[in-house]
Amino acid sequence: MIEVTAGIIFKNDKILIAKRPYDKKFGGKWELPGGKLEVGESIEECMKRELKEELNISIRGHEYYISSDHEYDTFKVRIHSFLIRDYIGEVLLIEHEDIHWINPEDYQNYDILAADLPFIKKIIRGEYE
Ligand SMILES: Nc1nc2c([nH]c(=O)n2[C@H]2C[C@H](O)[C@@H](COP(=O)(O)OP(=O)(O)OP(=O)(O)O)O2)c(=O)[nH]1
Repeated sequence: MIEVTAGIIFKNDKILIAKRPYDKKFGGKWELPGGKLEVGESIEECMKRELKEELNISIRGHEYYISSDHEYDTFKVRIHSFLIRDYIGEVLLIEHEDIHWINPEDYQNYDILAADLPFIKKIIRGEYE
């Protein structure tokens, strides 16, 4: 099981999704920005580190949301998600191919990683503060 953190970053009613680098696993698919937990790191530290590394933003207002497990063909992931409403800095494309701010209801227009669908569906159901 690999442990991963992901940020659900809100701008008004839209959320940010990012297109994975073509040369990495699941290249070209869309995800919530984040990445793998490192040894000795809390999930909160991991989320903040990854979002700084990938998007150059410093997270200020965030809360833990839910964790969800998913089994891909060759490995399992546990993704810990955070709701993010406030950050410092402009979002930059550092590692991803592209980013989009989407209305969560429009998720089916994107090839989103299967493990992320529970988060997006829960947001659509309005199950968040
Ligand atoms: N970052 C991120 N990874 C996700 C999400 N959903 C999901 O299944 N994953 C999977 C894809 C990857 O196998 C793993 C995260 O690894 P990563 O690609 O961010 O980290 P990494 O740079 O170390 O990647 P690599 O070693 O696998 O190439 O979790 C998500 O929303 N965000």
